Amino acid sequence: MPGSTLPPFPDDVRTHPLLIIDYELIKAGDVEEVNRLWEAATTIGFWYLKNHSADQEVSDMFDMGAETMALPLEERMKFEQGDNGQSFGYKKVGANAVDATGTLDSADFINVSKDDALAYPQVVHRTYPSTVNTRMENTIAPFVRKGLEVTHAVFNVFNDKLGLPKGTLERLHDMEEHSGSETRCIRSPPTQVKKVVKSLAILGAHTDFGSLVGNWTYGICCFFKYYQSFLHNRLGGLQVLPPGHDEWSYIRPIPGHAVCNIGDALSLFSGGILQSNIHRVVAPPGVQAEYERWSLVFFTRPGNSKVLRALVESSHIIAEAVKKRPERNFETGSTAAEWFARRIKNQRISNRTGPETWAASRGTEHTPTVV
Ligand SMILES: O=C(O)CCC(=O)C(=O)O
Ligand SMILES: [Fe+2]
Repeated sequence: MPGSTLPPFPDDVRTHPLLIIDYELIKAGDVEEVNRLWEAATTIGFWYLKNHSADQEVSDMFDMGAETMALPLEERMKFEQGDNGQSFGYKKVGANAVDATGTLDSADFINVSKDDALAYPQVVHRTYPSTVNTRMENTIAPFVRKGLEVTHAVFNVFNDKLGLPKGTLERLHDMEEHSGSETRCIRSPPTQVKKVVKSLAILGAHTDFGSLVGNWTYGICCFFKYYQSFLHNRLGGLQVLPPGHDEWSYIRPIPGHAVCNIGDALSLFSGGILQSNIHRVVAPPGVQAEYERWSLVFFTRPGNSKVLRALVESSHIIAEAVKKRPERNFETGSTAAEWFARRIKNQRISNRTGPETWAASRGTEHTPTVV
């Protein structure tokens, strides 16, 4: 369908509104905007981010993703994540369970480690397909730097609001220490193809593992297989189960806006003040489902050795919050690396023994009444 545009996001599906945060105002320390970011972070833990000036980096990353997915499956499989709890690399369609019964996922993605991208050509964690290598320095590293820049501006706000000594969150995400931070480009097939794998969910209900997540979603016309046809329309599919709700709502994609959300690590460090909300990815709504969906994510995760626990000794605000939530365990006894590996490993279908494997893959999710 050359020259055609994607159908708009429909008006007749349930959506959940999010605050739109202006990155330029956050960097400038605008008090009102900082307060709005804090409101978003402590209520649902999701917000739109505008004025992030990452359009070029985002567009290049989608090209990298499309070039990688255009490689023969056999080539991509040489770089598969494997079953040992490693996230970096390629994940094939159907490698993960999306629920306790073992339903298979229907997306594939390529994850590139922040450490590998910044150290290239030195290999820190693993090697990648040729399409990743050729774009490591001119596409992936700039996107990683942008993701880290946004993260650190947001961390400054959280650090102050949480009453933590200056630089505390920064140190937990020390650039010198290796971490699970990574970029991810996800491709989900149109609905007709998806039926083959009998799955409604593209990515099952989950919270994110790390600290902060930035997400950009594009749609691509399903009649084009390759990257030259990226259309700058967006497809829905991301859904949240807002606190206190028992039905899922779509997040309406807004052109030029990223969606940011808080992961388990920040929720734990902050004694639950920062919200790591449950979300999932399903088929785009209405006729949008007929199109291939592409999304791009940057995950910031703490340094591998950092223990995931509430920072009660460093902030009386966090100490008070923990006292008020006796039902929640903020002492995981787990390092960021262990937490991350456990979640990845127990999602892998080849490691599944029964519903207990799914249970072992869970993070800080509240139990969804609708899955
Ligand atoms: O594709 C999306 O919109 C979200 C992806 C996501 O939640 C994830 O990869 O953790
Ligand atoms: Fe996620």
